[in-house]
Amino acid sequence: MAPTRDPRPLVISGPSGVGKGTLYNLLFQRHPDTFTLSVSHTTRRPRPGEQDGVHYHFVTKEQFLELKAQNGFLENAQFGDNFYGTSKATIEEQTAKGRTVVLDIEVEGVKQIRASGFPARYVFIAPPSEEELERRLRGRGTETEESILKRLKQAKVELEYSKVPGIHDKIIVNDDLERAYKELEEFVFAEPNASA
Ligand SMILES: Nc1ncnc2c1ncn2[C@@H]1O[C@H](COP(=O)(O)OP(=O)(O)OP(=O)(O)O)[C@@H](O)[C@H]1O
Repeated sequence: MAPTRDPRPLVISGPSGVGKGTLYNLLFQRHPDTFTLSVSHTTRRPRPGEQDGVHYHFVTKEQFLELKAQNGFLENAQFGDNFYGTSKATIEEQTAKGRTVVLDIEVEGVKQIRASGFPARYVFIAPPSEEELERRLRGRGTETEESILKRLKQAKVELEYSKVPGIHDKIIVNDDLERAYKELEEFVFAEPNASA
């Protein structure tokens, strides 16, 4: 008998470079047609190759602010001149298609979703140490020195916040990838209410 899957979206957070993407992409690969990454709204312009409704819902600033005024966002933020947000309707539509929606968001977004009372499960991915986090960020080769320092500073804030009781349902230390993956998989597929 197929196990009952918890219908609540999975909110994954943790410092940049800790391996969130690596872990949930493994989940997607190993369990096809089971998960879907949440599609955010943004007011920034599409980059070449980005499709509306696939990578983002591209909207005007006016449309974004209207949805925000209607309390339509689970969480939203401004980076530079651009607005970003996760709409409640998007999550509900994606969930209705039978997939578990995965949200990859940062700490401010986690706080907002918690405050909204929207049913969700919260997983925090922690590094084995701050030194190892720095090694991974540098090893990925995607960031400038300035960006690495900014991310490491933000990581300290996120790691502090992860210690606040009652925020996360599960904290997984991403030391050995396969070991951490198994822990994530077990948590994700646990029977609803099994841990309640
Ligand atoms: N358990 C692990 N052991 C060693 N290296 C790892 C492990 N998990 C991930 N990595 C490596 O760490 C780097 C950062 O991983 P990833 O890009 O998945 O991080 P992220 O948390 O999604 O970052 P961001 O929030 O910036 O997108 C990658 O080069 C990845 O291959």
